Amino acid sequence: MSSTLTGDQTMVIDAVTPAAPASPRTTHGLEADSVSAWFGRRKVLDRVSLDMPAGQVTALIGPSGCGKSTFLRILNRMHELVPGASLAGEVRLDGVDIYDPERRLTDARKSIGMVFQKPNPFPAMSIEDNVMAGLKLTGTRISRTDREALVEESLRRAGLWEEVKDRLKQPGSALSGGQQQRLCIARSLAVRPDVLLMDEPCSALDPTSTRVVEDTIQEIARDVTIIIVTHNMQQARRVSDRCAFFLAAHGTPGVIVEHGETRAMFDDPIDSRTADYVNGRFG
Ligand SMILES: Nc1ncnc2c1ncn2[C@@H]1O[C@H](COP(=O)(O)OP(=O)(O)OP(=O)(O)O)[C@@H](O)[C@H]1O
Repeated sequence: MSSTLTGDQTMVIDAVTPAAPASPRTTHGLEADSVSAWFGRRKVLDRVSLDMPAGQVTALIGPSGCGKSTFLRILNRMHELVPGASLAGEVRLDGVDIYDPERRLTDARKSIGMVFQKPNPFPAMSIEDNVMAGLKLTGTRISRTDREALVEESLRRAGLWEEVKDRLKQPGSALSGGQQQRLCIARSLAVRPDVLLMDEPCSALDPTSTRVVEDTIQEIARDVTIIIVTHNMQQARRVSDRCAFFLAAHGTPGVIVEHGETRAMFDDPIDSRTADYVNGRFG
């Protein structure tokens, strides 16, 4: 990484090139290989393998408690932050194991962003500062001009720019729930991740905001790999290219029963349990 001094004497570290247009770019897929997870002695996932192809939306579906969120947190090394939690297996980003001891935790976090169930902008921070907050945490400093360009680019990609461009200095809390969630998406995108993990990103939103966020997901999926946990089967059908159906039978760890293209999973599933779940017969 190199650094330069710009005209206004701001230290610029070339980790991002914010002035570049938000055009589709090469992105990376994720592969989970035989991933198991434990909380203490309790095993909650058993040898889960899944390809999550670049530039596609993969939906993780299944009843409550089958390990979807645990699996998602393993994909960006958040699971290891839970006291007593452990895991086995490999997660590869563009073929490289994100758990390789040679790799820094912060590299995985920069490449693999996360959006949570409840929109969590910093309420007292301005809209533009919220967009920049994730990048700031990575220790990246950029010039004022580049900052303005990156704020605009990220808000545009999150589908929020037109709604907030005249009030960037207002606090994040001044936005509606759906706008706050898109602000959180913009905050993640400002770090230029390869992958965006979304844990039920619309479950706290009304139907109209949900559809707007779904449109945003489909837009950004052109150049970011997306993994989304959802309980909403209509949503899985609308936004995802591929689905993985998780299930944990009584007292046993979660496994993937079936995965594949979304249309096939819904219209012609192989396993009768998948058919029952996607048709709302249980869960
Ligand atoms: N921090 C934790 N400590 C101990 N057990 C946990 C912890 N988090 C989750 N679990 C357990 O791990 C299992 C998998 O939970 P997880 O949240 O991954 O399931 P899920 O499919 O995402 O559920 P939901 O759809 O309800 O969010 C559950 O039995 C849950 O109780």
